[in-house]
Amino acid sequence: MATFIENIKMLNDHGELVKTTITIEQGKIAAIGESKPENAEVIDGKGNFVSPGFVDVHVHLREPGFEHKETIETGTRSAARGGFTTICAMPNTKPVPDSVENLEYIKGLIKNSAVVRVLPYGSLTVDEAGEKRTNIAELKEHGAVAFSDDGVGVQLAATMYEQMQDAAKVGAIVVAHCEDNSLIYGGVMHEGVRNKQLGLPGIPSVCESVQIARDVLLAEAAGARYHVCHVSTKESVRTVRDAKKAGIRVTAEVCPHHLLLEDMDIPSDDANWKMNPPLRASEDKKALIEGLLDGTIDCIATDHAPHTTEEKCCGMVGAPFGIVGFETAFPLLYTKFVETGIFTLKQLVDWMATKPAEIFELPYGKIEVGAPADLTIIDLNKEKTIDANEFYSKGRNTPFNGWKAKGWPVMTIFEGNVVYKEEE
Ligand SMILES: NC(=O)N[C@@H](CC(=O)O)C(=O)O
Ligand SMILES: [Zn+2]
Repeated sequence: MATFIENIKMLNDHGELVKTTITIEQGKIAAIGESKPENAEVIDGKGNFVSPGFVDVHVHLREPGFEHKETIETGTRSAARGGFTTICAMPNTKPVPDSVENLEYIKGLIKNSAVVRVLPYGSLTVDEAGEKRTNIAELKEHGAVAFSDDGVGVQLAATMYEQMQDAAKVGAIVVAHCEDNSLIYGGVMHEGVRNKQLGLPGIPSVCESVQIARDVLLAEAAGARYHVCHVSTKESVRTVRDAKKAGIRVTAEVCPHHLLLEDMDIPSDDANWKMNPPLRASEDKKALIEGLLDGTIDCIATDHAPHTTEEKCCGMVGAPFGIVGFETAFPLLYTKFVETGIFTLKQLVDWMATKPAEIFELPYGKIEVGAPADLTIIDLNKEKTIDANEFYSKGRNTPFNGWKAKGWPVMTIFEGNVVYKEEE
């Protein structure tokens, strides 16, 4: 049976909101702007905005191995509540998807409990230990969406270079968490002014930028497609910009928290403000926004990284890095940047749906006839206060608790099925 969404607004090519309808048949978009087929089930869009379901290329679902933090079920329900219909799961699980056997095992878990599309990464090295290289060709053949050791930087240039060469041979994308271990200095937040005020050890910006600089040169030498995770510093933005100018095949993502917050916002030694990379200085935040606007940074990814309340209870030293992101990303960015005219709605949707799909060569992130019916209906006027206790994620670790934001997803449709509906 067909589903017919009526009374809905969609962005046209000029970025204007226009009234339309969407007809869904067999999980796919069958028609746009046509009248209701007989017998169709009707969804009343209530005049709201319909976006392509968001695509997040950097998420941590924790299962297998860390189910006390999150499971594939809770993580994907959280993603659906945030409007995400395709998410790429990072490989820092136990076991790590470093072999066909482990990858197949994880694919089985996803099949059993995911409510949105989960595309697993393969790791670059065995156990993400940075030593023995994984078999990229084989893992790609078995469905690894891309390759990363996210959570840690690949320390040895030769390891990265050789994996990039192998990736280039089969058209795989190498995705890097850039962090030089010799430059972390035991830091828990950005090395700048605020860490000194709080008496906490700092991570200098160069810890990230120096590895991006290495990697873009390796990618050039290897002829590889290279994507930088969670860019956080102004030097990183400049390095990516220069690399693009030089014709190197590099893309980059930025996280909502790095666009919204800076180190001086950290109120106290509170681990809900601890993530990797850390919140940087005001100039860095500005450079990230400029980087998005001038196309240096290609897309937005949440880096959804749930941890337990116990792990995050007692100050930054000793707590794990990471904050949750799915359920607050769109409203926070919409409120801060679209309502104020810094971004257009079309830009935000491009960065959260269309561009990530494009750069990861995925056939999603667009509303068009024949595409999977992955749709997010958003009430752009609805204002709500963020309450971490309402999250579908197991994680409560957010610095945004208590923030007011506008533009909440009210329904998420994945392959034609409603996977999230706002509770009345
Ligand atoms: N971003 C984080 O602070 N933490 C991530 C790892 C990562 O994305 O580097 C995690 O897995 O917890
Ligand atoms: Zn990372």
